[in-house]
Amino acid sequence: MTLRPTSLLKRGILVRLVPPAVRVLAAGGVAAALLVGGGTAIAAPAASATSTAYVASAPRGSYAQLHPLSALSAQRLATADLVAAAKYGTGSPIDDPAREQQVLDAVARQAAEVGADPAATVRIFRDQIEANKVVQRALHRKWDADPASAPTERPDLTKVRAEINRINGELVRAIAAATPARTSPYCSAVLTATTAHVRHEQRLDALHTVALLRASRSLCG
Ligand SMILES: O=C(O)C(=O)C[C@]1(C(=O)O)C=C[C@@H](O)C=C1
Repeated sequence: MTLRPTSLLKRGILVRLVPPAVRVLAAGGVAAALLVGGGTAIAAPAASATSTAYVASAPRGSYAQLHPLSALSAQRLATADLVAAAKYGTGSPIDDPAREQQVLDAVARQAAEVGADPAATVRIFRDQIEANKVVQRALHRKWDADPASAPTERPDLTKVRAEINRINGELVRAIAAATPARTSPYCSAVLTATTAHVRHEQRLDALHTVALLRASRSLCG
């Protein structure tokens, strides 16, 4: 069965969103669903509905605080395609623990500078990295299975990492600015809406939508 947003609305599953007064309806034990191409429904991050939950109004500004977190997570995931292409066929492993440690040390330092919680920031970035690897692994599998679909040019990994560093810095600042929304009990519901919106804005395919959900795991809390 193909689920469409309208049918989700009719079933009362999701989503009525009227910024700045965000209103989210979640019912029937399902907090939300995101649709990917082909109509597959994917459960949204940290869907926390008990059996029936009605969140009448999240604090003002929640959506505006959380949307950049979803948007920057998706931007960071777009770099995974480039990293995957940079490494493909070179023997360089997808997992690079030394680089991961550099990223985590840098964001912990930046978090302290801008007033974000360094431990929470590191948790968020561990998920960002795992999500990046989800995309890289899937692309390498695809290119192995269908060599004609493999990239013909190899991006410069140093340049791609410079772009990742830039996005990391922006994301740390966005995390600091989103502390009230991130720690609000409405966070999961609002994040579901921002994730769906970003999926639409950035026209994410199924792989990047799944990865965005993986990247979003620790954004609330
Ligand atoms: O920089 C790389 O080599 C990447 O693959 C990117 C990235 C990241 O998301 O920052 C992901 C996996 C690696 O283990 C290290 C870092």
